[in-house]
Amino acid sequence: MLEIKGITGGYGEKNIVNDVSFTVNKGSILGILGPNGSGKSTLMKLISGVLPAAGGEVRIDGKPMADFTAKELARKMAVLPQLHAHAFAHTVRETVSLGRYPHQSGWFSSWSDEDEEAVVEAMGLMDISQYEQTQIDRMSGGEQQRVFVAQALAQDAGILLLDEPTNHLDINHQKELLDTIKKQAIEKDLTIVSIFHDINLASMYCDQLLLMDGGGVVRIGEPHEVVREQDIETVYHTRVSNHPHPELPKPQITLLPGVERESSEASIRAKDFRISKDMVLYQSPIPLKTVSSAVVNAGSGWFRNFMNRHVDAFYNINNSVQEMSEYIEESGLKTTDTVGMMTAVQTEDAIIKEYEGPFGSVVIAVTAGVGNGVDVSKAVERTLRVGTINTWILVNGILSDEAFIQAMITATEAKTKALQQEQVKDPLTGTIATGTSTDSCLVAATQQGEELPYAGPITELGKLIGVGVFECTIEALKLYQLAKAKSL
Ligand SMILES: Nc1ncnc2c1ncn2[C@@H]1O[C@H](COP(=O)(O)OP(=O)(O)OP(=O)(O)O)[C@@H](O)[C@H]1O
Repeated sequence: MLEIKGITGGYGEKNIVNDVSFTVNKGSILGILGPNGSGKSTLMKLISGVLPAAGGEVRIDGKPMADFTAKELARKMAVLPQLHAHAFAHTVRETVSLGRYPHQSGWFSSWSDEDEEAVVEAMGLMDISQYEQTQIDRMSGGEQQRVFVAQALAQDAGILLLDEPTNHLDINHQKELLDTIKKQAIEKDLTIVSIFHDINLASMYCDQLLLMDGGGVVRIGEPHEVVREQDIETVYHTRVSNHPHPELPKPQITLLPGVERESSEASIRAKDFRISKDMVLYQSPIPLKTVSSAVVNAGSGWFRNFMNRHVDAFYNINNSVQEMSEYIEESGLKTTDTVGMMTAVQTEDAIIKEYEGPFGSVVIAVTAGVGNGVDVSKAVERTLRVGTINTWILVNGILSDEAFIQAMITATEAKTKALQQEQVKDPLTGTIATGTSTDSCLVAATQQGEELPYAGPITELGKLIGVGVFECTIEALKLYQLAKAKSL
């Protein structure tokens, strides 16, 4: 365990680091973040004892650092410094072997099996065994970095101090190195303190983060307590947006550029939708921010093409994503830029209408097939039967995250009301259907024009979605009933 209590110090008379305290337990990683010159490396030097502290103390396993001899300390603590120019004349194996110096009684005279094993293991962990006889000045920056991390690992110390361990590494080697370090922390109960410039990597791999500015602590805690938009913006003087990691409960940030090419003004218009017997297609001149439950590119993203494709009622839904992706490409569109849905309804019966509001306008597009209407409150009783109402809401305006979600809720309520109005029944239960079993909804916005923070029925946007989806669904249902009657 490493305890830092009120550590203060710097170079000469000038204190760079002021009153920093934290504790890192065995098996865990603390990441130090902060802008250039905030004192991260100086803090590391104070912790390792390279710089004498002007105040405060460092305790290792409960004992003051001052009570350790230099060699005892080297067995307890391994340091990966920022610069390694001193070791450039050695081979990889020699450089890694230097990590064993604290375990020697005389220089290389007492090289033991344990030393050999530690060096071989460290080279293996850093994937550099094949270069063991290579002079390290002939290696790339990233390869050299892995050699020095191997040297620190070979030292077999309980505490690892790392100054930007991922410096020079490509993304795969960043991940490999941090995976290895994390694994070592867990399996060997290591205590690790590491400086990071990459906030997202630090958030993913560290148990605790320490955010520094001007030599002091701005915030310390778990990643969700430290990686906060406002603190990061204030400390780094840059605009960022915070978002969840797709797989882990570790917040991530995205930089927001200060300069952007002015994007051309664009407006979504109902007249620009193309309807054929094969599909409803809308191609936007600009990418639209989109949230949907489509077949291809469901979830959120930015897309230019929106396809609602007609398939026959017996379409095999098992490989639908791949088949639909191929169809999109065959249609001359890029899958990466297209949201794709399907319907067994005649796409020529799609209802597409434009609704004007005080903020701008909304285009609603609906295809409704209710041969297999479902009363959702009784869905538990049924087996799978496919039916589809596809509802698109395309907004000329800037939607917040809340507005995207509220727009979906408002649209769903309006759809359900339309089914009630038209007395559409669930054929299995005989009760009023609330939708079908595979309905899809899509909300997309230009993210230009007026800011629309909400889209519930109390808002101007919500009112248009409510009336628009209700009207379009009713018209689509009427056309569906007509088509059905004709085919009988
Ligand atoms: N050897 C030194 N002598 C005097 N001042 C120094 C020395 N090293 C660093 N400083 C000063 O201490 C301050 C903090 O530097 P430090 O290297 O600790 O920052 P850092 O947060 O690690 O920065 P970076 O992200 O750029 O690596 C800086 O203003 C720097 O000029």
